[in-house]
Amino acid sequence: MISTRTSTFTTHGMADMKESWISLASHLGTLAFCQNFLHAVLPPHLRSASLGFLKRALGCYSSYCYFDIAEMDGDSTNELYNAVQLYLSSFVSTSCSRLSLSRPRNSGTTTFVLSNDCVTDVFDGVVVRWEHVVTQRQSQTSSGRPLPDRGFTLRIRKCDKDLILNSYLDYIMDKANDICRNNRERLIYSNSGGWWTPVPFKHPGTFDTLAMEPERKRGIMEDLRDFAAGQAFYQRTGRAWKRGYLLYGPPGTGKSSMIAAMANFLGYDIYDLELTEVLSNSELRKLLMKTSSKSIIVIEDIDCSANLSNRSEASQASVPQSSSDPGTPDAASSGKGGNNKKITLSGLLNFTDGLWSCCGSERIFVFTTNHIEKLDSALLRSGRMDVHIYMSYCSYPALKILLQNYLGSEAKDLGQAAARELQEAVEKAKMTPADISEVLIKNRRNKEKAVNELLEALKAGAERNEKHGELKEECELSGVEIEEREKRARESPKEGSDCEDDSRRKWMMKRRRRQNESEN
Ligand SMILES: Nc1ncnc2c1ncn2[C@@H]1O[C@H](COP(=O)(O)OP(=O)(O)OP(=O)(O)O)[C@@H](O)[C@H]1O
Ligand SMILES: [Mg+2]
Repeated sequence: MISTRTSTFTTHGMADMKESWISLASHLGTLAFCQNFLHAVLPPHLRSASLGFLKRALGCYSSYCYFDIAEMDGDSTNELYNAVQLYLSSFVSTSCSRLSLSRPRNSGTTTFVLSNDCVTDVFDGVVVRWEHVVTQRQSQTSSGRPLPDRGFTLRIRKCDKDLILNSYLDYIMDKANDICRNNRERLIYSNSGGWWTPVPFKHPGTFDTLAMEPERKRGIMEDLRDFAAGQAFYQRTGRAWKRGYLLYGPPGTGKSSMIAAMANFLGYDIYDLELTEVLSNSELRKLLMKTSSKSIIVIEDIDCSANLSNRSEASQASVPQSSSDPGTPDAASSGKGGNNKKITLSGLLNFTDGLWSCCGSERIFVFTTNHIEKLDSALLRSGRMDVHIYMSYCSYPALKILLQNYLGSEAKDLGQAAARELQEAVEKAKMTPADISEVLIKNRRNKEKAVNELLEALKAGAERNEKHGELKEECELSGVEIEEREKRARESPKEGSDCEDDSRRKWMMKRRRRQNESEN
């Protein structure tokens, strides 16, 4: 609740300070005189109304206006008061000499709160002044202890009133919400029986600890930052304020770790959508409507989390020919066709980028998969998932981050020769960050041992890959041989009748080769 308060001050600009002070003193004198006079001659019930009138009359001469924001609005707390307190606490610690300290529940940080003091702020080039006022209340609590009345007073120039009331207070509310979200515990929701159940999300993963090439990480962080600050952009371009990421790559390359880093970076909650728990498109839509903005909606292993058939196949299978166009997402999820009885790719696409995706704002969709080649092309077409991120086997720049995470050492600390060896081996080994992390965690108390074992594991991996490559080549060669033999067999039926089928023959050849290798 805001109530305007007229000023008892008169200022005529910096040019004529003296005149201002004289005018101020004269107004103060007039006010004091009138106050005393009214006090003496008026009955108590008329006093406050008359004083208010007097203040308003004097305020006409002032270039400032004042807004009181009390802590309590009747019996309930005033949200604006809390928001201002949070907002000011984000920068008063450096500019004020007297502050109250507090630590909100579920928060790991101490909050600085302005206490009976003033602070200035600048918004859009306009200077405003905040004052925190604490007065002793007359009424007493049940314990007999009087509660203080607390409030903020905002002083602005009258000419800035529109800007401040229209934008500055909204800006403060938004900032306070951001601070609140960052201070409080993050939540991860899982779905079951059509409901979301939240639990605290305590994953400590950040972009700093994520093993990935630093330039790629920077690009992703920039993209996320632009998204979070992009309300005006999305509004102007008529796009729904949401963004889709597809993370793909082998198991253990950091897809889930990336999601945790994203959530911690943006301060968003996570909705971990288990598609196998969703019975129908309409249940999916209801779940979506229950998600809050500033959140990440995750579908892990999209290729195997539900039997999402191709859009047209699904529609043909379950929508009667006479119903509306079965290929359209609306038809698929509207409930007119039988499609509503089960979850379909169509329903999912409608969920991520159809009209229903816009029932909230500022949301990120993340799909992960180990097999991008198995995904329906409808999911991959441009504009659907805005960003495709390949999570690769561990590269040398990524390895340096893992060394820092687990051993606390820079690669250069290991010596030039060891660093070079590691670099060569890791590029050939095709090991995942998860595998490398295991080796490092196991030996984290002994750096030398950790590095030696890692080198061994990487070299073994590189060797395996080399052999695998050779074997593959040989098998391909033998495929050619086999084709030739088959051709000969077709030409001479006797030889052909002795032949095993193609796959068995390939398998036998591989086995023979392995036997030879082990004998050698
Ligand atoms: N890029 C990475 N950076 C840091 N740690 C990683 C990375 N990749 C994997 N790890 C480590 O390996 C473990 C498994 O990684 P994560 O679950 O993120 O892999 P994933 O790609 O999601 O695997 P899956 O495809 O099986 O779901 C993590 O707990 C983490 O410790
Ligand atoms: Mg994962």
